[in-house]
Amino acid sequence: MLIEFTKMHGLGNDFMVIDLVTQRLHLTKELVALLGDRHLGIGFDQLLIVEPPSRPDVDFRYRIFNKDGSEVQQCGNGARCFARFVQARKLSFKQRIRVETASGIITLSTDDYGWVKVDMGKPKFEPDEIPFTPKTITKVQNSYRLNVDGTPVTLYVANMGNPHAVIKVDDVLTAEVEKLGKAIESHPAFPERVNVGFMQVMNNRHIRLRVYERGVGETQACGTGACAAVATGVREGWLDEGVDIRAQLYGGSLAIRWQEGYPVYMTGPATFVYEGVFSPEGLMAGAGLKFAPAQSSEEHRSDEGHPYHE
Ligand SMILES: N[C@@H](CCC[C@H](N)C(=O)O)C(=O)O
Repeated sequence: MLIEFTKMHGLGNDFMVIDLVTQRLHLTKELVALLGDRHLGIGFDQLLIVEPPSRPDVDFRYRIFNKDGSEVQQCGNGARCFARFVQARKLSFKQRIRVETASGIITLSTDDYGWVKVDMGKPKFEPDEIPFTPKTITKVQNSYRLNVDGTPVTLYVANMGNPHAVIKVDDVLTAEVEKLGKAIESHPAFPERVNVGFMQVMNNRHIRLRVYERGVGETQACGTGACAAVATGVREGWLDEGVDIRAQLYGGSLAIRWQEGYPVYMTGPATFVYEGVFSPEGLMAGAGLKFAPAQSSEEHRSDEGHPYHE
């Protein structure tokens, strides 16, 4: 059985997109992680799945998996690619589509130039909405002091459908994204793990942002991370309210707009890379061969002399 897929990206945050409206595929965590492997599979930051809706008032169900195989609630760059994908595959002829995600309904609108505007819903900031459950909460106004491997780190928390921690830094280029991002992503204070954004405020309408994503590591761009950072910046008074803020990521810029009490709006591009097919059985069999212990010396005679032959 061959499954068709499309490779896409949103500002370098890359995706494999699979239409499960017209195709059938049994997804397991192992298969997703194998597909996400850049050596053994196709390679992506997230796998996006298009499914028929489970309710009459939406057009599709949008499911998201991180490259480690974990299913997550939201992906902003993926949402823009999702909109362009369903139009290109002629699964929808609407310019405005409503999709259900694990964290609620979002609305996607495309324009004639390939840009997509997404109503990402309202941000949430309460610790139990993240979830953020430190043993002791040290709160200074809206920020929290968290002990990370013995070092106190000041961070903000926001839920954009998925959990985010936001750290304000003087310079994104020198921020300890790998070290701190990794430690905070799996910190016990975040029971569902967390995406960690490092935000530099350039002026009241421009931020730079790097994000260490849950289940992936640092990516070239994170849409929900940009929304969480801008919402935090507006709430703190560092950024202007109700106007487009330029969120500059490694892979390019998004326009993010937020006003207290309203949803966050994200506008940006979505890019097609290529189309292909894969065989789930073939992939799984290949992975099995790689890790299976040798059964008999007869079967594995051709391995003799190979540097890794035991
Ligand atoms: N790249 C995404 C976010 C994908 C999910 C995230 N890693 C999570 O685990 O919540 C985006 O553009 O928002």
